[in-house]
Amino acid sequence: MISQSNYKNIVREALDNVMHYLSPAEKRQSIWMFLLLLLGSLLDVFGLASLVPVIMAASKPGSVFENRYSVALYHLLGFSSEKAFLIFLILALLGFFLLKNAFVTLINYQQVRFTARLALNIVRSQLNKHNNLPFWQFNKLGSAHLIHTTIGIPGSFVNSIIRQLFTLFSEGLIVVVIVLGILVYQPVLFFILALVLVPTTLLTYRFLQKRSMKIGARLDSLKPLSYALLGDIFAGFIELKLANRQEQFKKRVLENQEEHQGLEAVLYLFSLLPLKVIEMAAILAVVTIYLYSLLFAGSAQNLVMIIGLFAAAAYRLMPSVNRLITALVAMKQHRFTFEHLNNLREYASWQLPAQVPLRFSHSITFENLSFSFPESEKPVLHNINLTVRKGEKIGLIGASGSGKTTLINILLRFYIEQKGRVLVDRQPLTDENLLEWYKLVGYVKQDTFLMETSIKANITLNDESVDEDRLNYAIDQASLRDFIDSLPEGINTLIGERGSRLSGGQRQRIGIARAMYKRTEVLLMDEATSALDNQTEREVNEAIAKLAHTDITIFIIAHRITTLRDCDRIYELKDGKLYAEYQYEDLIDKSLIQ
Ligand SMILES: Nc1ncnc2c1ncn2[C@@H]1O[C@H](COP(=O)(O)OP(=O)(O)OP(=O)(O)O)[C@@H](O)[C@H]1O
Repeated sequence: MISQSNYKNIVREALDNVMHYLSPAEKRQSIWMFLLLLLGSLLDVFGLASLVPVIMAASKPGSVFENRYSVALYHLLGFSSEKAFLIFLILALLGFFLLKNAFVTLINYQQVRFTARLALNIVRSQLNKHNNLPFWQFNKLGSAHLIHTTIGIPGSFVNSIIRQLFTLFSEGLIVVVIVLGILVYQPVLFFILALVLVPTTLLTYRFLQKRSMKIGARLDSLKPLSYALLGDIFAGFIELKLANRQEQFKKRVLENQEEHQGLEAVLYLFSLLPLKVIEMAAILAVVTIYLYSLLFAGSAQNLVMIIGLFAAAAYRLMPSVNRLITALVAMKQHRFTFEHLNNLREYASWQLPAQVPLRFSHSITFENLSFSFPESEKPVLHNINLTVRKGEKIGLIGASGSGKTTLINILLRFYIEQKGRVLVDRQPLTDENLLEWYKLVGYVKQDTFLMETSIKANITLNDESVDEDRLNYAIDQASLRDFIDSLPEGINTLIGERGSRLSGGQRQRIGIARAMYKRTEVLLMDEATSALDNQTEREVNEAIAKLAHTDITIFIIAHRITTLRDCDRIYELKDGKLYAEYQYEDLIDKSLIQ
C-alpha cells in the first residue's frame, strides 16, 4: 500500500543520495537555488492570478471603479482617466511577465548548470571508484557493467532523480499555493477538489509506482546485457563469422531489445496515464455535481457557479498534479540508481598512503608465498620461494592453469598474497611503495592494450611532452625501427581499433616499446608466441634477444622454447608450486616444451 511514508522515502532517499555528492559550498548553493525556485513558482502563480482581473477590468468599462482595490490603486497612482489606468495596468502586466520570465529563465539556467556540475561530480566519483577497485573485483564486474555504471547510471540519476526533485518542489509549491488560495476563498470548492483529486492521485501513483520500479530494475539489468552482447558481436566479428554464429548472436541481441523496447513502451504509456486519469476524475466530478444540483437541489445557481470554479481550478491544477505524479513515478522507476551509486562506495574516496622510496639494486624475492582466490579454497600458488638478482632473465613454464599469470599478477600487486611476501631489495612490497614499484615495472600482456590512435601515442601512452630520445631508444629496443620506417606516416600512423591494422608480432613489440619508453627496470612478459606464426615469433624473439643484453630484469611466461633462449634460469610451475629449475639446454634435451 502506498503510504505517506513510502512517498517520503523516495524523496528522502533521493535527497540523501544527492547530498553525498555535494561539497559544503554546493550544499549552501543548493539551498539558495531551492529558495529561488520557490520564488519562481510563486511568481508563476501570481502572474496567472493577476491576468484574470486585469483582463476583466479591460473588457468592462467602469469596472475599475467597482472594486475597492483598483479604485485605491487608481487614486494612489494619480490617474485621471480609466483608459490611461487600463493601459498602465496592461503594460505593467506585460512588464511583470517579461521580468518574471527572465528571472525564471535565470533560475533555470542556474539549475541546469548546477545539475551538470553534479552529474560531473557523480561521474568523477564513479570513475574513482572503478579505478580503485581491487583487480579481482574489477574483473568480476566486467566492462559492460562498468561502462553502464560509470556513465549510464549518473545520467539516469541526474535526469530521473535530480531533475524530478526540482519538478517536485516547484510544482508542489504551485499546487500548495493554489489549493491554499481556494481554501481561503472557497472552502466548499476546496473540499470537492480534495475529494476528487487526492484519492485519484494516490490511486494512480499506487498503481504506477510498483510497476514502474519493477520495470526500471528490469531495464537496468537488460542494458549492460545488451552492451555485453554487442561487445561480443563486434569484438568477435571474425570468429563469429567463421563459425557462422552471427545470426545466433543477432537473435540474442534482438530478444534483448524486444523486451527492452516493450518495457520502454509500457513506461511511455504510464507517463501518459496520470493526466488522463485526473481529467476523467475531474469531468466525473463536474457531472456528479451538476446532476446533483439538477435532481436534488432547489436552486442550481450556486452549484453551477461552483462547477465553473471547480473546472477552472482543476484545469490549472491538473498539469501540476500530473507532473507531480510523473516525477514521483520516474523517481521510483530509477530507484535502482541509488543501489549502483552506493555499491562499493568506499573505493570512491580511497587513496594510497603517502609513498616511501623503493630502490631496486639487488634482488626480488618471493618468500613463502601462497595465494588463493577469495571464492575458492584451493591455493593457486603454494609456498613459493624464489630470489631473482637484478638483471637476470627468468623463464616461467608450466601447464595451463599452473599459476604463472597469477604469480605475475602478485608481482604487479593486482593480487595480494595471503601468506608470505614479495621483497624488493629486502623491502616488502606494500601500498606504501606501490607507486614507486609501478615506476619500475613494465608488463607486456598476451593481448597488448592498444588504443585507436597513432603508434607514437600508443608507445608513450599519450604522453603530453614526449621524450624523443627515449622514444627512439624504445623503438630500437623493441625492433620496431624497420617497420615504422616502412610506413608513409611513420610513427604517426594510426593503428585502428585494438591495433587491427597491425600483425600480432607488431602489437607485442609496441607493448615492449611502451615498457622501454617508461624506463622499465623489471619487465614482465606473458608471451603469446603459441598464438603467433613463425615470422612474428621471430620478430618478437628478436626484440627479447635485444633486451637480454640490457640490465633489465625480465620474467617471461613462455609457451615456446625458443622464447627462452636468453633466460638465465627457467622455472616450471606445477599445481601452484615451483616444481623444477632448468637451463635452456635442459629443456631442449628433455623437449619439455616445444
Ligand atoms: N579471477 C580468478 N578467480 C578464480 N580463479 C582464477 C582466477 N584467475 C585464475 N584462476 C584460476 O587460477 C589458476 C591459475 O591460473 P593462471 O592464469 O595463473 O594460470 P596460468 O599458468 O597462467 O595458465 P595459462 O598458461 O593458461 O595462462 C587456474 O586454475 C585458474 O582457473
